[in-house]
Amino acid sequence: MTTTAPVPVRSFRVAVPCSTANIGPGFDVLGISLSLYLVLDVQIFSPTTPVPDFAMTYSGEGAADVPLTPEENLTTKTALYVLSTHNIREFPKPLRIHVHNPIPLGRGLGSSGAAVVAGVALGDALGNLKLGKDRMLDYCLMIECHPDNVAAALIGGFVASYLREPEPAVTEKPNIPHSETLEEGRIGKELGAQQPPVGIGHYVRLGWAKEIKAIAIVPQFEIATAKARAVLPKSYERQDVIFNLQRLAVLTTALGCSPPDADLIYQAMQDKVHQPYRKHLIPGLPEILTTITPSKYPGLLGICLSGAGPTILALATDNFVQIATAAQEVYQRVGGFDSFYKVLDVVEDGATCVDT
Ligand SMILES: Nc1ncnc2c1ncn2[C@@H]1O[C@H](COP(=O)(O)OP(=O)(O)OP(=O)(O)O)[C@@H](O)[C@H]1O
Ligand SMILES: N[C@@H](CCO)C(=O)O
Repeated sequence: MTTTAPVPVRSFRVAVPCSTANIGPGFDVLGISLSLYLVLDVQIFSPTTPVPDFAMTYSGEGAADVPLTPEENLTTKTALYVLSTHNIREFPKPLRIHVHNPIPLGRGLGSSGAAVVAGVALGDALGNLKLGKDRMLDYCLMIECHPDNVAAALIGGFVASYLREPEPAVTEKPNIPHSETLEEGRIGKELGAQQPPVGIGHYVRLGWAKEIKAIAIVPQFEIATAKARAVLPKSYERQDVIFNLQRLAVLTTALGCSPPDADLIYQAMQDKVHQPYRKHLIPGLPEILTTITPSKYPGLLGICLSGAGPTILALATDNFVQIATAAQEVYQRVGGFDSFYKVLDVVEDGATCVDT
């Protein structure tokens, strides 16, 4: 006897790229979307279809650990939050979601940012809200309070972003992110059903030279972003701030110039705001950052910690395998860590939601 699969009344796919943040000096400012996608396949059935009201399946990175109940899973609880701010208290029923996630968790490739962006896109699609990307960014920022990963994942490309300083009346409300970002976003009961203020996050897309690829060298250990933020100081020396600002300004244009200038970019990707404080969390980081240089590896443009780490991001036009292997060798020798690497493209398209 053959059984036919139930036919959904509506089906769509949400795809969100992974992202790398900071790019050296641009702590909490710069993000780049890369060619590795979190994908949600969503099916809504007619209420009379004999299938469970809610079913969620998951494959890929984190499959053993990621919760699959709507109120616990980062993506679905984000979607429920978005819907609740529009007086929609539950998902349409029956609903089936399959998640495929190739983005390693807790490694500095924006897995949580992608999950949050996917949740906002899911809520937007399920509620037919038509929020638009600028408003979706506000929702993302209520949950992941630093804008670099979510702005890149949502908008796509090489993105600079900032959080607007809110009016005092808004600052007094709990959970509204501003430039001194909250340590953690809040979803569910704490955020309640309050809509985000309009225009929390602002961004601009920067030029990107097409020949530059991103090599992500991913060691087999995780660092929670919250832990990597907790080691940062509350205030900085003026000379360190100036050091970063000078490089950040140059870097935003240098990465868009073709052919790229390796000397300029390598120096412009130096940082004194976050990497020095994170090095004791990541054995091998100082050696990787100082010994893998454009003079030894022609084609290398710059090298830094990807996001909060421990992934290393190398930007390069050539010699991808040699650069990746050199970083892997240091991770193995100094920290005893296995690692893998991916050569990724910078992708122009951010999050998408298409009917299937
Ligand atoms: N697809 C997903 N579905 C559900 N939860 C996820 C998903 N991806 C990430 N998470 C949650 O986010 C956590 C990782 O977030 P964290 O901010 O620590 O690292 P990251 O986003 O990978 O790194 P970074 O912010 O430095 O780029 C995971 O432990 C998990 O709880
Ligand atoms: N800018 C953030 C990115 C985390 O992905 C940090 O470095 O903490």
